[in-house]
Amino acid sequence: MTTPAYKRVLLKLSGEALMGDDAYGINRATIERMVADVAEVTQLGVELAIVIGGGNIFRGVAPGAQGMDRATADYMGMLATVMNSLALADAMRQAGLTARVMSAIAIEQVVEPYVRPKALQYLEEGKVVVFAAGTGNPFFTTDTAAALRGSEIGAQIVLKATKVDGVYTADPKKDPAATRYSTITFDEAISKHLQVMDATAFALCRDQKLPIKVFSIVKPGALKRVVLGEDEGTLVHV
Ligand SMILES: Nc1ncnc2c1ncn2[C@@H]1O[C@H](COP(=O)(O)OP(=O)(O)OP(=O)(O)O)[C@@H](O)[C@H]1O
Ligand SMILES: O=c1ccn([C@@H]2O[C@H](COP(=O)(O)O)[C@@H](O)[C@H]2O)c(=O)[nH]1
Repeated sequence: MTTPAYKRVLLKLSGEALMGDDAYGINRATIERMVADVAEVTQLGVELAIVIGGGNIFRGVAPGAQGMDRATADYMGMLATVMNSLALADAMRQAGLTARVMSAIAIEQVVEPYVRPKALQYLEEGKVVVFAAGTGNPFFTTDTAAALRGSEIGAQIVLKATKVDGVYTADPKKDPAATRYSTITFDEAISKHLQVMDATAFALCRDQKLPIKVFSIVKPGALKRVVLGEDEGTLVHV
C-alpha cells in the first residue's frame, strides 16, 4: 500500500530528539535520519509543513536563563527554534529537497517572515515549509504553534513526532507501568492532564476538529507508516 492517507500534514518535530545521544545541540546523524524520513513522505506526494521545537538548544542555555524574565526566556526559546529550522532546511537542501523557512518573528536578513498565502503557495508547489519561531508569542510552545499553523494551512492532521511512541496513561519515562492508548479523545487527554502535549495545543486542535497522531521519531519508518494510515502511535481525536 503506497497511497497516503493525507494530502497535507503538519509535522511537529521534537527539538530534543535532534540531540540524539548528545547532551544538547544538533546531532548530525540524527538530523540526517529525520530528513530521510521526511523525504520518504514527500516522495508519496504529501504536502508537508514542519514545526520544530527548541528543547535541544534551549536546554543547553537553561541554567543561564534561571531567574530571567519569563517573556525574555521565551523569546530565546523561539530563537532556538529558528536555529533548528535553518539547520533542518539546510539538511533537506543537501538531501535534494526544496524547503522554505518562514519565521513568526521578523528577522528578515536571516529568514523570510511568515505570510500565510505564501506558505500555501509553497505547499502547492511541493516545497516543504518550515515554520520557525513558534507562534511568535511568549507563554506558548511549539506544540501550540503546530496546532495553530496546522489549522491555518488546512492540514488534515498534526503529526507529533517525539521521543516516545504514543500517548501513555502517565509519562512512560517516569512510570514504567504506564500503558499506551491507541486512541484517546482530546477531552480525555486534557482532563487527565497528560503532559505529552500542552493543553492549549490539544484545545485548539479539538476546537478545529484537527486530529493529532503522536508517534516516535526514533522508530525507523514510523513517519511513513503514519502517513500511509497504518497502525502506529496514538490518535488523539474529537
Ligand atoms: N502521558 C504521557 N504520554 C507520553 N509521553 C508523555 C506523557 N507525559 C509526559 N510525557 C513526556 O512528554 C514528552 C514529549 O513532550 P515534549 O513536548 O516535552 O517533547 P517534545 O515536543 O518532543 O520536545 P521539544 O519541546 O524539544 O520539541 C515525552 O518525551 C514524554 O517523556
Ligand atoms: O510560540 C512559542 C513557541 C516557543 N516558545 C518558547 O520556546 C521554547 C522552545 O519551544 P518548545 O516547544 O519547548 O520546544 C519554549 O519552551 C518557550 O520558551 C514560546 O515562547 N512561544
